[in-house]
Amino acid sequence: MEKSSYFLFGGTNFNKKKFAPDFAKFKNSTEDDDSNKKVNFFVEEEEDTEQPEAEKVVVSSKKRKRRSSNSVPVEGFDVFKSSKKARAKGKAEEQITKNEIVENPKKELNRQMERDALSRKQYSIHVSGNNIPPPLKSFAELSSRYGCEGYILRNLAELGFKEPTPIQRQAIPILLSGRECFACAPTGSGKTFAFICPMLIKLKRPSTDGIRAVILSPARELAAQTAREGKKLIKGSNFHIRLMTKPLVKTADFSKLWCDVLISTPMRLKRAIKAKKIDLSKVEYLVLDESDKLFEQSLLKQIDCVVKACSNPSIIRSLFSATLPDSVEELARSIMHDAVRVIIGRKNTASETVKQKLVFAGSEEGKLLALRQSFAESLNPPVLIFVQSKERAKELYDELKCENIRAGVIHSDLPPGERENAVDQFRAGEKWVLIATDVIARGMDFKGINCVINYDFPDSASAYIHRIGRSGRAGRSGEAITFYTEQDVPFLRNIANTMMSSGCEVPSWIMSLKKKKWRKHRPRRDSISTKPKADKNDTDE
Ligand SMILES: Nc1ncnc2c1ncn2[C@@H]1O[C@H](COP(=O)(O)OP(=O)(O)OP(=O)(O)O)[C@@H](O)[C@H]1O
Repeated sequence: MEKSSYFLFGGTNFNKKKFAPDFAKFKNSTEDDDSNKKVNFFVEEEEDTEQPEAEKVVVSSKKRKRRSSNSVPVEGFDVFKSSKKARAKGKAEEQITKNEIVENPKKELNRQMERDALSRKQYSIHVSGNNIPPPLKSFAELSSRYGCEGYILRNLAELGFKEPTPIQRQAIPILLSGRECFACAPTGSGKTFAFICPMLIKLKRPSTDGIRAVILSPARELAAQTAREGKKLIKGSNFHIRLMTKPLVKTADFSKLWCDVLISTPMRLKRAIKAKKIDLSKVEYLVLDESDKLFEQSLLKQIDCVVKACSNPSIIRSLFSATLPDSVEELARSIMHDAVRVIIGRKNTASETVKQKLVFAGSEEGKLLALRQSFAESLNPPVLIFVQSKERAKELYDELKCENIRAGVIHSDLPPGERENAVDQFRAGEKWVLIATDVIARGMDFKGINCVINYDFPDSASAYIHRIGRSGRAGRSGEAITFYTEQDVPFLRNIANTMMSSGCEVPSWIMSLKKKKWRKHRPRRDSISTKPKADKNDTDE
């Protein structure tokens, strides 16, 4: 594999060679699925599968369009939506404009606006706000237009990033021009670098003057991952990016600690603020990653505390997520100044690179049976399984831990070290299957995940989008299977809508179900455990 693509897609890498004897057991039907396949920057359109006549399906208009046209390879992420033809056309138009003598500045301004609009259309970028800077044409523009230091461009190149993703094209110039922004872009489309890159460029040089940027993430694992990604970008500079850990909250003297960028969960940062251990008054940049989650009722107080502590009047705040409910937009508008709104593609839709399927499992017994059967037929690791609670995660783990599928588990009852271990072992390919609660449903970048299984139906449409978005990242294809029982049927339609808008087929009977307003759908479910009660109690703790 080329060095560049190794760096880019070297996340979860299932080592078939190392685990050959075990894997042989599952080999038959996985052979064709190239789980180790290199990521292709030239993503082919999804192959159409023949539809059984008996099963009438509703096909979204987007999919119909795709079906009627010949499959054309699309360069870059699927979300780029940029064909070579469109790029060539753009270049030709640019040339014509350059050749014209600019006599009238107003005319030139109009032309520039037209060019920006074209470029936005090409990448499905939708913006609202005043005086929005043009999208980036390339990473090289970071240095020609914004005086970006060489180390950032070198690091981007080393990561194998050839061109900015659509969210990076638009969010980076907005933040570099000193504007606040709230952005919604699909899962796995590069939002992390869209906020870290401009932050580092604007901070210019490292300083011992205190914390100048804060990134908030709703979960520890995500905060750790963001810190790791950030560190890749500061290689060769003297910047210090720190992750707020428990020991740091307890013992560190932040006035003596060199820290340019601090990455934390809201809870840990609030603790440090309340203990008067940290001064955030010089913070110039505040990023709320997974902002809709951070604005949930349970986290609001902590967020409020952090936002207040970041008291610098010229602070630039930005919000990023793959889902942006209207209520969060409203909240964002009320706290931000002259913010620009950026949406890539359509708001609140699932990644189009994930093939989604709904499976009726009947009962809890049926789910376990279906899972075992699908593993026996073809296990194409890495596989991520989501359940609705930590109790159910433990139960499912107890059922699967002795089987030859190398299962791991992660939930909020585990101590931090064990949570970290679970993620690391899964990334390293030592665990093939990871059973998880929603603690890792957002933001986690396990690049090679072939399949996400919603063992328990997700509690909301946004949970569905984030869960299945752990697969099909950075232009890769993936699969998502959602089990449902009678209890979940009233909520099927909501998921079906999300499936349709990302180009998946849905049986017509589901589309004719009534839409139901859902808050949190977490029904009481029968136990997963097949063991007698006495045994179960022994193993649960
Ligand atoms: N310009 C780029 N070119 C190619 N790959 C990129 C580029 N920018 C980021 N990536 C890669 O894309 C993957 C997904 O990026 P990232 O984790 O930032 O997605 P995200 O949009 O934040 O997803 P989520 O909504 O799930 O949090 C990462 O592996 C990252 O390294």
